Amino acid sequence: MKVRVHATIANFGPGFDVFGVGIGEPYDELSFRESDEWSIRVEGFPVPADETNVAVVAARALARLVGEDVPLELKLRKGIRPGSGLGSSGASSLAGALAMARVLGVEDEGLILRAAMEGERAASGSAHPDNVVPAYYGDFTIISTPLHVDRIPVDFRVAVVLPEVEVPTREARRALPGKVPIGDAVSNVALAASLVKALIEGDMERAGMFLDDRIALPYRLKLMPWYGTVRRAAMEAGAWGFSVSGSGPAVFALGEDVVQIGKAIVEAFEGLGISAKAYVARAGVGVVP
Ligand SMILES: Nc1ncnc2c1ncn2[C@@H]1O[C@H](COP(=O)(O)OP(=O)(O)O)[C@@H](O)[C@H]1O
Ligand SMILES: N[C@@H](CCOP(=O)(O)O)C(=O)O
Repeated sequence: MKVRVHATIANFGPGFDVFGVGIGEPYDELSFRESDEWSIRVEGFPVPADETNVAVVAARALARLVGEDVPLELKLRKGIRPGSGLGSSGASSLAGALAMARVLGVEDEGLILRAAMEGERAASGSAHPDNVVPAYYGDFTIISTPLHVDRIPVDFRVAVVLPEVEVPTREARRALPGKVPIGDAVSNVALAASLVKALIEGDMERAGMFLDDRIALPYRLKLMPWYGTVRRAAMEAGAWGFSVSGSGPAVFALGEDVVQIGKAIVEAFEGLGISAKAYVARAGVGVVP
């Protein structure tokens, strides 16, 4: 048996730890079957092939949550580069939780998502939900605590560019302050509210106007000194809006001609001596059909 879990754009501008959306590529695939003992093989991008792999962590977490202990033999095709900002650890975590759910016949979505978030905790030190939840539903998701999910179905194309540099989520979270100025918090509330309205109306050009963020991104820019240059290139190529995906370094842009915008972003990275790969991804893709 096999599950496929796609990448995600978490935060989506102003929604730190709250907004996310599933995108059609890249993706991880996890093959699984019951066994006498735990094992995992990894193909593709290198991640640990032992019990610290977040697919194993999340699968075990689900078994624990339902009071079972069934060892699995796992084979992970790792298509989402770790440390990418595209929900790499979230995708594998959800895949592990889903694998165990299929084996044990667990259908409770809340339990599956909670187990997947344990994988995120192991990877980044924080059980943030804004990768695993949109990876599951695909939709643009709005998550409040304790786990409550609002979903906005979306179907748009987005330019996603992944540069050949790494920003570990753990490090990007350490860069955040304990408190933010009230004016910045107010700006983010306004941006987030207007973004949600534009998405509900399906007005992506307008959504592009609300991708700024005042509470997380400014503190992370020291890890992404190329941000301003690359953003300028995207906007000059006609982007309606631009931001960092998750904790970076992947970036994304909305616009009419996302192929051209993706090329312009790649060229801007290359101009700085950083190679980069563009994806034209479909937003709104998840595990749930
Ligand atoms: N299956 C896995 N997929 C991705 N990362 C994993 C996996 N298993 C363990 N890890 C570890 O988690 C960390 C990557 O997490 P993170 O920086 O959050 O990446 P991303 O932001 O792309 O999700 C790395 O230390 C990596 O070795
Ligand atoms: N809200 C989190 C999202 C991290 O996403 P990732 O794709 O970088 O793992 C954060 O910004 O820390």
